[in-house]
Amino acid sequence: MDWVSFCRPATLAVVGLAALVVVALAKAVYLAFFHPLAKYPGPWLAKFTNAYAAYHGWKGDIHLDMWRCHQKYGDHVRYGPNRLIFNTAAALRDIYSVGSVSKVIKATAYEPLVHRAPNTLTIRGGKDHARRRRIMAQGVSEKAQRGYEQRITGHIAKFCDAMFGTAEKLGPERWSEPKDMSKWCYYLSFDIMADVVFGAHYNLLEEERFRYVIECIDKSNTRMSCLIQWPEFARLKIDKYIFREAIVARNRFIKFVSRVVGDRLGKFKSAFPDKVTAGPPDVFANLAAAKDPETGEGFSLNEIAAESTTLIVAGADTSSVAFGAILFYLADNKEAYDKAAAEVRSKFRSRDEIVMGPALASCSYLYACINEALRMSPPVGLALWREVAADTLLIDGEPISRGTDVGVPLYSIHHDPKYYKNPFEYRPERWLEDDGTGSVERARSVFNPFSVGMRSCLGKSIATTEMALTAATVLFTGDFKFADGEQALVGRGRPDGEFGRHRPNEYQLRDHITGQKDGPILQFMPRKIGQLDSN
Ligand code: HEM
Repeated sequence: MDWVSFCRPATLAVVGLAALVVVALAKAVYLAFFHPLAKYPGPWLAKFTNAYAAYHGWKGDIHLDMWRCHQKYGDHVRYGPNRLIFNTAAALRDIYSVGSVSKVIKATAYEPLVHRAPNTLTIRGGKDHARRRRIMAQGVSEKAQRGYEQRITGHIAKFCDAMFGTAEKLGPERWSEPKDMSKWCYYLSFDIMADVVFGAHYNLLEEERFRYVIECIDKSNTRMSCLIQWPEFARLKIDKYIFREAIVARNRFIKFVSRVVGDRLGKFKSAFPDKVTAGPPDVFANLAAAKDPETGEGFSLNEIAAESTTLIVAGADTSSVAFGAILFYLADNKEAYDKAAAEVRSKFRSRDEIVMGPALASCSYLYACINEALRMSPPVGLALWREVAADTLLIDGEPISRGTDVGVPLYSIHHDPKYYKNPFEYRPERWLEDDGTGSVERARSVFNPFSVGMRSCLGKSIATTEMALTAATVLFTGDFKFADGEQALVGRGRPDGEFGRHRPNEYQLRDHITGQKDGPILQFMPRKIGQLDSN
């Protein structure tokens, strides 16, 4: 072949392609046999590409797939070219505990979630995260919460009115129309968060107008859950051709939130600096007043706006899944239902008495029901990726090198028989009665629906209060049950479903960063008039 014909474009293309194939093959051989993670078992495709995880992120079964992988391959699984998942209490401590704070940072997987600038949830770690967290903690502290409580109970009362109707309208001993909890629980959690964070009233519980917002969050999260598993793909910016609808939804949501922030900022500016709060206290005002105890400095107005938005996004859909799961498992487990209802009805004489305090705190069976629902169907079920930032980090006895992404999948460890006997059985007693082998302690050691350590949920206390108040108020107001016929099956696993979705007694979630859900579809009936105040 002479030089001229060698340089023809077609020949060049063939040579280029051949070179690419050789490089790709060399890389594949390296990843499969010589990479430091090559010795760990895992799905074949995951050795070579994060597309494997992205597929399950998009499909919404990544929490199940991670569980299936641990069942098949053991406690240490390679779940990407440079990613390992672990399924032990030791790994949970080694990766997430406060002691690991300088040795791990949030992985680059979180990059697609960043809008304009990182916030407390998405920032990788270090001093800036610690500073933000110290200030944020004041906005959502138990003390601050007392200022929000009345508004939380107000929304819960509205929710109960929508579910039970007023006794006069419905009459005792008549079941309401079937109601889809996947929607109603979202309306409730969104109304609570918008009010608590911004003092805003969007009233999804009573009006149609802003209900589109929750659909936007869900649609946008489906795309995000694919991108966070495959950051290399996210950086190519070609997803906009694949996820058009999700991008439109995200833009609509951002527009909505910008309006909310703008309104609150307007109120704030008219009250600032003479008065820090305008109207009843909200997180926004508390963040404006909060100072970092170490440096004495607070947030800028832009930071307050960004962080408040994070709270709505982080708090609304997670809590709505939790409400749905609590109601599903109570409706599905008559013995637990009866015990929880009897406990609540014996502690309070009227709905107005159900507030944060010793009486609610003493409802230990109710709290066990809530924990058990969060264990069975955690709102966040996948591995929360962390990047090893030390030269070597010992995780569950394995030396893992700098730059590796590691995580413990929540759903998987919550269903591991090492820690939970009959893990797919809803049994609130497991949190209260030790079987003589330290079972309660074992169960607690890996229970982490809010994650653990320095990057654990800042809203845990608010969320727990919301869940306890909602469950107690609903059980006090009346009874609920699954709707009849096919509707009773919505949200359940099906015996002919894929492996992991085959258990009818399990509330099914599609894990798109946070869980998305269908149902349960429930009917409600108020307790007899007179019973409300005397039972
Ligand atoms: C049942 C309801 C909730 C569940 C199950 C839940 C779960 C979680 C989990 C697992 C994380 C760790 C995420 C990660 O590592 O990427 C997290 C972080 C976070 N959550 Fe929640 N959450 C809930 C409710 C809330 C609420 C109501 C708020 C706001 C008031 C909130 C605010 C946050 C924030 C700001 C972070 C980031 C903390 C940090 O990185 O330092 N969450 N949550």
